[in-house]
Amino acid sequence: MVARRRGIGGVLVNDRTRVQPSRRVAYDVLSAVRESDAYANLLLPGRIARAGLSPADAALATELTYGTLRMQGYYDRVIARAAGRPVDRIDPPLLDVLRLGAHQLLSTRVPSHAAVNESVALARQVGSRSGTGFVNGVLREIGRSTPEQWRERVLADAKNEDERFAAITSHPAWIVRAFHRSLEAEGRGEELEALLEADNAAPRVNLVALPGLAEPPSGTRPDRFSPVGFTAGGGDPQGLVTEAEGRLRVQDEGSQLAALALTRARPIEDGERWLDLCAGPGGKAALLAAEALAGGASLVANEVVPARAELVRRALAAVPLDVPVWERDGLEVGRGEPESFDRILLDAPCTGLGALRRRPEARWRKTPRDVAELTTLQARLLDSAVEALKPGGLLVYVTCSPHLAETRSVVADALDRHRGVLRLGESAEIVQSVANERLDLAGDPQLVQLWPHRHLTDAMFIAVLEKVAG
Ligand SMILES: C[S@@+](CC[C@H](N)C(=O)[O-])C[C@H]1O[C@@H](n2cnc3c(N)ncnc32)[C@H](O)[C@@H]1O
Repeated sequence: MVARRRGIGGVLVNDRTRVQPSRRVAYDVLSAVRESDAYANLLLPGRIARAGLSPADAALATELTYGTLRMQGYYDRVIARAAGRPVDRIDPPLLDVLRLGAHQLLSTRVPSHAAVNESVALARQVGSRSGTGFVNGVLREIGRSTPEQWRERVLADAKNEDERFAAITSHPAWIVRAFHRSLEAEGRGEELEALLEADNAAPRVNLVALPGLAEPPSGTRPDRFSPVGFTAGGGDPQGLVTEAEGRLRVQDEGSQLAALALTRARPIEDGERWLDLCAGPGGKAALLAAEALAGGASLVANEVVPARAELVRRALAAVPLDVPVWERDGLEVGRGEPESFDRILLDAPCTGLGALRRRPEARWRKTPRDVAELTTLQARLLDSAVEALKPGGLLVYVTCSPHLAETRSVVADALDRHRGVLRLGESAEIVQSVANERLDLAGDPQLVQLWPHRHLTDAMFIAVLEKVAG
């Protein structure tokens, strides 16, 4: 018998249509990501607050959303087999319900009957009546086999090693190939599986204490590598950030090392002029500003997108240094300000493939075409930065992507174009000298590639370049 309860306004509602609020929140985010290219990390906190979820339910909604988005490629393979049809022939809202259900059945301890019943109720809310039978049938079929049996079946469909990794760790095959090439370039191809698995683990929240302006609060844990970084331990990171009015900020340890590679590569001479060419939203600019203030240098931050330039201004408000924020096209800055800066950070727009841990949906959005477009922009921004750099000045080129086309190739081509003008510094030695502890870096010592599985950072690429003195 179907239970009935009093709903809004005392109307009797059928309990079979009730969906636990954390599942509904997760579904709503999945559907917004699919329909309107929303970002889960931006959308989820607001949805959780609006639904008034308890901390436990909020944690469940977060796990369901992120877990489903990360493993979507794998779940789609399972769903296609269980449904006997390709996923692109399944009504998209029902496919989201199935993905959420598959996640609960295959990767959580939610009892099977609860996963199926909740999914059927959700299908009733969001899909057609006939859809509920379909969802029920597919999820029951998935529940009939163990997660290990599904893994075996999915693996059996893969044609080669990279495809096996792509299927099991739920990455697009082109990204797996790109990561594999990048690791092989360091002689570490065997680390591929560890890297892909690291992408599927929730990243820790890392913070920075802007040097000279704040110290990590007591009870927090210093970072292993960044001298200015820490984790909150058991505390609430967001609370710390709010209380410190921006002098403590959330920032990946790799980003901190990249910024410090510029500011600490050599002693600062009084009156140096620095430029952050692509500064939005301003995380590295805030750290550069604190370092400039301490060392007697000045800083200009540039960001072409006005809304992001505004975020840079907000980030910089924590530092008592007057930092002009330009809204210029970085491609024009070289011509407009030739030989004007002693140090330049080019944290270039990139695919972000190095931060897939944080942006669970990003792996399904990026395409090889993005790489081609971005590398052209990266090369042109690098040329502009070289022009804006004083002879003898330092330029640090950074990407949050380990794709060789965005990293080594961009740098190698720039060295070719600026032969006799630009040279590569000892990037690894510089980053090691900045770090608290020796990093396990591999490959060319003039280039640095950080990795989530090896360093617990985003996969940041850092190249320190120098413009030959006149
Ligand atoms: C990787 S993000 C920089 C992140 C930043 N350094 C931080 O730590 O917060 C790259 C930025 O470059 C900006 N950008 C893209 N094209 C640009 C251009 N032609 N000139 C200046 N900025 C650009 C993007 O809007 C984006 O904010």
